Amino acid sequence: MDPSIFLQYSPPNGLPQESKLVTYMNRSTSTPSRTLNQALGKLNLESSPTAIKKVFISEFVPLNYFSHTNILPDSPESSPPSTLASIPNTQVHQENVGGTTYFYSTNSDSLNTTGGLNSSASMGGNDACMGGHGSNAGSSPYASQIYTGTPTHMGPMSSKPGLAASFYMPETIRSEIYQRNEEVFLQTDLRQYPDLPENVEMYSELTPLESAAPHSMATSFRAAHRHSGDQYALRRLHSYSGVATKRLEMWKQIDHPNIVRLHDYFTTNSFGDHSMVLVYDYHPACETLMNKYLAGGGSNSVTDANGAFHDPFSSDPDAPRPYTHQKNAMLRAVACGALLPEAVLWSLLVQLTAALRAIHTAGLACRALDPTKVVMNGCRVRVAWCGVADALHTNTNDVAQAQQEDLTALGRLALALACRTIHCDNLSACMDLVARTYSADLKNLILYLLSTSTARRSVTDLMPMIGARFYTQVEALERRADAFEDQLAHEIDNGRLLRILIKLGVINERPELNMDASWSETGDRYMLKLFRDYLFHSVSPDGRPWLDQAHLAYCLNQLDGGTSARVELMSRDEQSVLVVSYAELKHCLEQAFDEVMQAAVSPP
Ligand SMILES: Nc1ncnc2c1ncn2[C@@H]1O[C@H](COP(=O)(O)OP(=O)(O)OP(=O)(O)O)[C@@H](O)[C@H]1O
Repeated sequence: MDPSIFLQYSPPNGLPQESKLVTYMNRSTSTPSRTLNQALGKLNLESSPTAIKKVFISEFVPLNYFSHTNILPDSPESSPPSTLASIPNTQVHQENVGGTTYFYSTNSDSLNTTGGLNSSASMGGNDACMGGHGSNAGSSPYASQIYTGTPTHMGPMSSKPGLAASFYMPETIRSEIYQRNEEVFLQTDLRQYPDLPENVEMYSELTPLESAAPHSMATSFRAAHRHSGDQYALRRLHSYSGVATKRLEMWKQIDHPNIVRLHDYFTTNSFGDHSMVLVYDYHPACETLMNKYLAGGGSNSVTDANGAFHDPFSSDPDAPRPYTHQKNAMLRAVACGALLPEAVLWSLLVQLTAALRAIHTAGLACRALDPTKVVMNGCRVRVAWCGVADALHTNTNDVAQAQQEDLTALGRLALALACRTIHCDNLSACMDLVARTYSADLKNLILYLLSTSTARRSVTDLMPMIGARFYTQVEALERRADAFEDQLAHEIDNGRLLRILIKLGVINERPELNMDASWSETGDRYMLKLFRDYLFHSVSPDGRPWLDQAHLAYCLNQLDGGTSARVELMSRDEQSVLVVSYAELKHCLEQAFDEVMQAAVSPP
């Protein structure tokens, strides 16, 4: 290109006064000090080889937008943060090609000042969205790139033989998360529960957790903390006459992935009596082991969609039942293939022994390890409502004995899961089934747990029986973590780009700001308006909307990274084309958004 076609910009003469670009250009008053050749050297029109020839935005075809050399800022890390505070000292050249005026900024400072430094990628959560004041943490060239696909070690993920498909397949992750979110975000109609108090100490929006009619001793609720809005699971012990022991304080210290954490406890008269309330982490979409594997709603169905075995007598566990029913329940489970794969049983047992180990090491005992008090979501098992027994029975001091009972309870639970029935009174028939269906290790583990010998048992003795299956569990969890990380890598950019779209939306076409009706049409905002047109309203030469979502994502990434890549913005009258870097656009965006935010918080 002939450098002589560049004219030095000296406002206001170089620009028609009626042009809206004047407002933008007026912010630069300094006389250009660089020579035209220097200025030209800074321009990198090769990044858009068609830039000069193309006149209409509608003809613009994005090129090289996956090329790293084009999209990375030169050296964002080395850009001094102080340059963010001042408007770049832009020097502008203009050029007329075929009646269309092109404007170029030539000051190198303006190209990279904001590049990546205040990238949304480095912004923290809400703060970033609301205030737009991101941290000045290290810039990230990544911000300007489009993420790559699934790493090769990930896909296609298939379940490994020996691991239950329903446990570790990544496809289940999305539905698991939807299910949890649905439970958390769907508002319950609280008018259904007129008898419940509106507030219980710091908690409100109480929703019963039990589906069946609650009994008179204890009830459970989901509730929201009135300050933080976080969800908690509350266990109310009715007509409480005990005194909280120091064991509850010890339970509060236990933080383990297989134990539902106790956060707090207090007594209250809000329910019309003197109740004790224990406050736990709320885990959405939980199901008890009882519901998931041992019981079901349908009286005649044998298995449900999850493969849960349905015991026709389960609606009333205390109802007398014939011996043949107990035996037949097991036989039916075997016949219809409802027995759990051994890998699933070991996974449950590894997690439950991990929980017991933590509890016993802390000098506590679970005292209520039964299938209605162990909950699952996803493939995670957690012991629920820990500490309730200690709150109820304050004078039981024999922890060692209670720990032995925990082990027996674990044995009963393992046997019930293996036979898929809670009716395991006929021990020899049950053990026979276990011996025929599962490995000797599983049988030995159950026998050890159920042994009535006087020798003291310990949860750590179970380790040799679990043996190498422990590694299978670790491997499965690592695969699951890989799948989560991969999902995260895909989704992480959505939030980043959404923040930019929010900012653009807040600024573009704003009817007025601070009594200025032309605010969104002038100054920095005019550039953003043209950018918005370029992004969303480009048309093909024959006037059809030109839509390319990859290009949209590319441009938004460039904007977020504040790169030195340039973009042609055409005025709506097609008389002027502004050639600007994403760094400048980003600066405009931050400035304008800050103005709106300041107006929002300043008193009327
Ligand atoms: N921390 C928790 N977060 C979310 N849900 C939970 C939590 N703990 C338990 N749940 C769920 O709450 C529901 C009710 O539990 P609860 O133990 O009260 O059941 P229950 O069978 O009515 O027992 P009980 O008769 O002893 O009250 C269960 O479906 C369980 O999955």
